[in-house]
Amino acid sequence: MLDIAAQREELAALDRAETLPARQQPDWPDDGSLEEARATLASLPPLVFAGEADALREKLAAAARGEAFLLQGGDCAETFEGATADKIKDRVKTILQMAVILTYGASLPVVKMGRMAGQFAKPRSRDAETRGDVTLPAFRGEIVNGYEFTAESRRADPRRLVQAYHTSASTLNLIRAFTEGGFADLREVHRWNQGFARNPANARYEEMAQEIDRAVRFMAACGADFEDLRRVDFYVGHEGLLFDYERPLTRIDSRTGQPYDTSAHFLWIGERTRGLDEAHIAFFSRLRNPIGVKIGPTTTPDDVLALIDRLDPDREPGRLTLITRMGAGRIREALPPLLEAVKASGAQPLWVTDPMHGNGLTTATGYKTRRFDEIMDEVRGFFEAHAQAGTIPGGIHVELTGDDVTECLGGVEQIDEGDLGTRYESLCDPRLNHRQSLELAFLVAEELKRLHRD
Ligand SMILES: O=C[C@H](O)[C@H](O)COP(=O)(O)O
Ligand SMILES: C=C(OP(=O)(O)O)C(=O)O
Ligand SMILES: [Mn+2]
Repeated sequence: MLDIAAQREELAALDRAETLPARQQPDWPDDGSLEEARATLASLPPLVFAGEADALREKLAAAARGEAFLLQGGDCAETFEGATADKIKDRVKTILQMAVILTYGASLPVVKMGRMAGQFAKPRSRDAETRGDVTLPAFRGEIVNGYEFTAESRRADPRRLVQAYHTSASTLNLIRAFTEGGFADLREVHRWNQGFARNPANARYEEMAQEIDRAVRFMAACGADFEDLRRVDFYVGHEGLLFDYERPLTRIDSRTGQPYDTSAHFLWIGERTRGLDEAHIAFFSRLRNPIGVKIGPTTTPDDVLALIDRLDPDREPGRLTLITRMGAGRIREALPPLLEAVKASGAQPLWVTDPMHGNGLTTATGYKTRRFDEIMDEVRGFFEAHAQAGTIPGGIHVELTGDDVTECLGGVEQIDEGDLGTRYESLCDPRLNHRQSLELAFLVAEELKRLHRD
């Protein structure tokens, strides 16, 4: 337990970290509204309990040892309007369905985590957006400004920080109700998957669905307690980007005297904000939550070793997750040297693949999209690189929704460029739709099956 003076010093260190150069922060108005929003956030209850973050750290440690597998999924950018019962339910349902498929493939527990209940802030490639002859500030996520292309909507409004908190609170409340109240019943989730696999278009996945069915019947015959399998642990995480949201929600844990960011169980630092001498690394390195960092294709072995030293100096199991997002065309060359260097250093972070962010493309008609086959190719490259290095492929991080959107190309529905306009709803990056997400899960399960057979 840290004593009171040490606790004060921890909080002061976080305040100092915030003052270091920080990328991707909004241009808030200078009228006192930011201070007001921060004070409001600081007075509101935490969204998660520090003990839950500790439990997650232990599960991530198991995944890093190859004894579990992490599934992280959800919107690129959550929206306030999208926090409806149906949309939250369908996203949770999609993640639960994927988790059952992956659990079977890996024969391991799957740690379930939504990019949900806080995934509102977006780093952007450009600070401004031009349409015709009008240039306005870029959309930075609904926690900062509005998507509508008007000067009024694009102005950063600190009151949105508080709205993001309340939207996260109601989202998390429903997630907890669903996952603890019986919605996650294994037999029910399995029935949803059977419905998917019975569709003739999905025949490729029928065999594995039948194998899972036999496994569930086998469990039943052995007297498995399905009542016990009606609830699951479900965690939430988001990119830790805005200090004006994360700092007021960082609290001293009454059990240990240590600081936890109570906006989520897990926070990750984005590819654009992981500068070693900058604010994000300094801030998040001081938190007790399990932390992630995105690693892009230009990352050198020295960069990764330095990130490990900063974010996990004590080499604590489960503390650090490295989320690689290399691009399908780069991963087979870019990842192995990093795996070798980290292995040689003796560190054992959790390695997770994000096969989305290195595979973006923009169509001639202006849609940001990704090809399903390239996404899957990056996943395969991730498994291959780990097999080659003798390290552990510990999880997958995807942008998805439970809705039937048309944002990513391909999959069994064979969404093509002409279809993108049918239902393109993302305010930032393209997400796998419900069917593409399940398809991905079946294909990743095949990789996991191969890995655990060999
Ligand atoms: O989600 C990730 C980033 O915010 C996103 O890929 C950036 O997109 P942009 O290049 O359109 O700014
Ligand atoms: C911004 C994101 O990713 P990255 O930092 O990898 O670009 C994201 O996960 O939405
Ligand atoms: Mn994204």
